[in-house]
Amino acid sequence: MAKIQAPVRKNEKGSGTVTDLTYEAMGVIKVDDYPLFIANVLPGEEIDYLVTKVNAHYGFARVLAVKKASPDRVEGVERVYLQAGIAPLAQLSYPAQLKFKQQQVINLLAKVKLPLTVAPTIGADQQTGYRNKAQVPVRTIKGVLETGIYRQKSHDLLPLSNFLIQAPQIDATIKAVRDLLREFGVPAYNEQYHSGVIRHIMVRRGQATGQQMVVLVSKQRHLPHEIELIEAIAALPEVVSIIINYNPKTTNVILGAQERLVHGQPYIEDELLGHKFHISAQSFYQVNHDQTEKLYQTAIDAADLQPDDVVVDAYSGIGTIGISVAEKVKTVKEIEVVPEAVADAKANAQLNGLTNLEFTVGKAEEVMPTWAEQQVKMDVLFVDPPRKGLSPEFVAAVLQVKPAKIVYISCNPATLVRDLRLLVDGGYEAKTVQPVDMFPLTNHVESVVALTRVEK
Ligand SMILES: C[S@@+](CC[C@H](N)C(=O)[O-])C[C@H]1O[C@@H](n2cnc3c(N)ncnc32)[C@H](O)[C@@H]1O
Repeated sequence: MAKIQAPVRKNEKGSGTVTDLTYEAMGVIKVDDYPLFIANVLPGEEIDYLVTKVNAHYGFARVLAVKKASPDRVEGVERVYLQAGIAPLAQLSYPAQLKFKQQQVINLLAKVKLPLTVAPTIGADQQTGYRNKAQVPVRTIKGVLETGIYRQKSHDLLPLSNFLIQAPQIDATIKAVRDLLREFGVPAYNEQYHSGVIRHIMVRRGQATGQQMVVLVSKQRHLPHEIELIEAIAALPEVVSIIINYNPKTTNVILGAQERLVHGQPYIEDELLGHKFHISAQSFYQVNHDQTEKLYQTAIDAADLQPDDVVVDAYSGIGTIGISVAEKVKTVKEIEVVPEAVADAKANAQLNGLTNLEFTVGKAEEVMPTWAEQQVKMDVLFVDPPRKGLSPEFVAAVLQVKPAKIVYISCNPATLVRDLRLLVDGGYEAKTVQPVDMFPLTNHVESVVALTRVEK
């Protein structure tokens, strides 16, 4: 087979017009149909570039100069936010970000040949400071304990104290905890030698309550100067819960399985759509409070719930969707794999005075086939899976159970369109995809789709 000859060479300079922006927010310039991917440039911009890497079918280049800027360019964004993956879309105007996300969904639907309408992305009023959770690595740099972010594709820590998209109250807590760790001489973890103590600081904050939880992820069960340190962290504003999470393994997984409550309560409280929720350290909770309310409301409206409906909330986390709809329907059955999240969900149902919810701990792809066998009645199915989407076993079981309506909430449009294709081929109809911007300034796209059973 003839070897493909790239039309550019490494270290060659060139000029061109950026034609596209990839899902990962890389600009694209085509040289004789050969794509060059270039960071920090926008469609329509005329640029000078330097080729940095040449593969058989595509290459990479670095921008040398933007000769004609896009009208959508936001000037003055600090490079760290673009380069460390915190806010890769920050230099694109917000209306253009919303269009970019809508276009991602349109492009992916075209690939699976589904002619659905994609509505304009529902935007956020607050585009910075929206995240209610932070997990920051702790390392020693030049002899000083630092908190920050890994440089992209590495574990080199870049010290940082303003994370731009995290709630400023969370940034303040991380900085204060960092200073206390320095003051008490608690060593940072050293990944290379698997030595030291503090690996990560995790902070969660309930937006409606201002309650914060601090989780110190430690290689050791007990911390040096633990009593004094915890007392000092407990005195910080908003802190109602402090947990030491024990993670002794050589791993990239942040949280270990064992944890110890060392101050206050084992959860924080927040409110969504008029309901209260307790959230513990290990449970999933949506990171953008205000957009979550819009996301859930979109999903609930799409479900057109009736008082006699039996509703299933699959991938239910701490029960937020099921609890938000329980008063409108007969029964809600929740399925969730993380036991701590199910414990939160049960407590949350009680907290809201609800008695018509049932809880199953397990994998949705194992629970749903048993329900299909038992011919469990199901009118409306909400699914809100992680990025990998639904498994083929889960989809096959759903097609046996045949709920009249499925509302799919997705954080990954690539797996969403794959699953929609299967559900449409299996007898469902969908008309519209509604993207909701849960993660402003980033390239992540969240969507809601309602499917109605058309074949008996
Ligand atoms: C995107 S979150 C959604 C949670 C919840 N619906 C919400 O809005 O907060 C996905 C949830 O699915 C759970 N999960 C992951 N894999 C699962 C599986 N195979 N079966 C059931 N739940 C699973 C995760 O623990 C997480 O709580």
